[in-house]
Amino acid sequence: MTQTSPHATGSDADLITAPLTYRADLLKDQVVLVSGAGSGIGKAIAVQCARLGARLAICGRKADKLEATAELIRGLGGEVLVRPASIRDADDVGRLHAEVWQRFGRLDHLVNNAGGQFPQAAIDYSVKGWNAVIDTNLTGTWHMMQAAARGWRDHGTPGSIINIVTVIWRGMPGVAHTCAARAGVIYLSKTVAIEWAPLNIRVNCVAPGAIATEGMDVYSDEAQRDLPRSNLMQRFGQARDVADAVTYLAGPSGAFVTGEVMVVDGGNQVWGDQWTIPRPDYFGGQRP
Ligand SMILES: CCCCCCC/C=C/C(=O)SCCNC(=O)CCNC(=O)[C@H](O)C(C)(C)COP(=O)(O)OP(=O)(O)OC[C@H]1O[C@@H](n2cnc3c(N)ncnc32)[C@H](O)[C@@H]1OP(=O)(O)O
Ligand SMILES: NC(=O)C1=CN([C@@H]2O[C@H](COP(=O)(O)OP(=O)(O)OC[C@H]3O[C@@H](n4cnc5c(N)ncnc54)[C@H](OP(=O)(O)O)[C@@H]3O)[C@@H](O)[C@H]2O)C=CC1
Repeated sequence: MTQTSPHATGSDADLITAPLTYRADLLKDQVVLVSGAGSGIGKAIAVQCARLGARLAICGRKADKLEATAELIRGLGGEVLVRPASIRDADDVGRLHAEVWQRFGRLDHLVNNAGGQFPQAAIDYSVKGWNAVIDTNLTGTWHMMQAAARGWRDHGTPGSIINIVTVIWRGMPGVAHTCAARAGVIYLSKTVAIEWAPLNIRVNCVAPGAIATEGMDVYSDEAQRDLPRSNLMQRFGQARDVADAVTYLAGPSGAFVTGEVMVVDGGNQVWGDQWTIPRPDYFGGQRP
């Protein structure tokens, strides 16, 4: 967490001590792999799973961020495998999953949280910029999904995949690349939920709206001012709201849920502006 970010999601102390929505042994002894667990939503998911009794494997590109999350988990008496890796590297993702099985002998849930994008008018995207977003959010997520499914198939054990996407249904001007990638993930998830049902693998998505994390720092001051007004609650959601949705899908409550997208957006699906770049005069210009 960048301690200076106005959007850093709670303090580390909050992550550890905030009251739990679920009973404390809900995920006891289960193994959860969380990507992008060094910050924001992924960190909140990993710490919450550890508080619920799970053993964690965490990945992300930057080792120092992962170590900070791991310290929190160890401080809770939890067990954690820290493995720096880019989800864009299919071979490294394969090695990561092999290490998880070697260390724990099982994997129960994969949470594909790693991702991101930058705000820019689509007409101005460079090839490299487009590829960076698609390779991370769509292809990287797929590498992780396929490696997890192969592990469960080869070991003959059940599993669940939870992909973090976003609220794409009305489009989101300024981040068309991520809308394309997340739409891909959602329909990939629905399709393999069918193909992998015989393997006893559930596949679901969680779609957050505007959530207060340091990831928000890539947006302009105006966008950061307006995004929390883009929903019926008129505020940012918290990373723990997303962690609770993930836990619902991972726990017994999710046993009969697959091929689904759980939206956690304060009602942005039905109302609110979604501009992440200045709104053109055509649409009334920048909001005051
Ligand atoms: C309305 C309710 C819903 C609101 C939701 C709001 C939308 C969602 C918000 C979030 O998800 S916030 C949390 C996620 N975190 C981030 O987005 C963090 C920042 N993003 C990233 O780190 C991206 O993952 C990344 C940019 C894809 C990183 O990939 P990579 O490390 O490969 O990127 P770079 O090497 O930095 O850049 C590659 C390439 O991309 C172009 N580019 C990057 N940043 C910009 C930018 N700000 N503007 C224009 N273009 C950019 C550029 O071509 C880069 O290449 P170079 O020019 O640097 O050679
Ligand atoms: N905050 C919000 O409002 C919303 C967020 N989301 C999504 O939720 C997820 C978490 O976002 P949030 O916590 O807010 O933002 P953060 O930027 O804090 O988290 C993104 C994480 O992904 C990791 N990551 C990025 N690229 C890679 C990669 N190639 N391989 C492995 N890890 C990677 C980053 O770690 P590192 O740099 O160390 O690799 C970082 O920890 C993202 O997918 C985001 O797009 C969706 C909707 C709204």
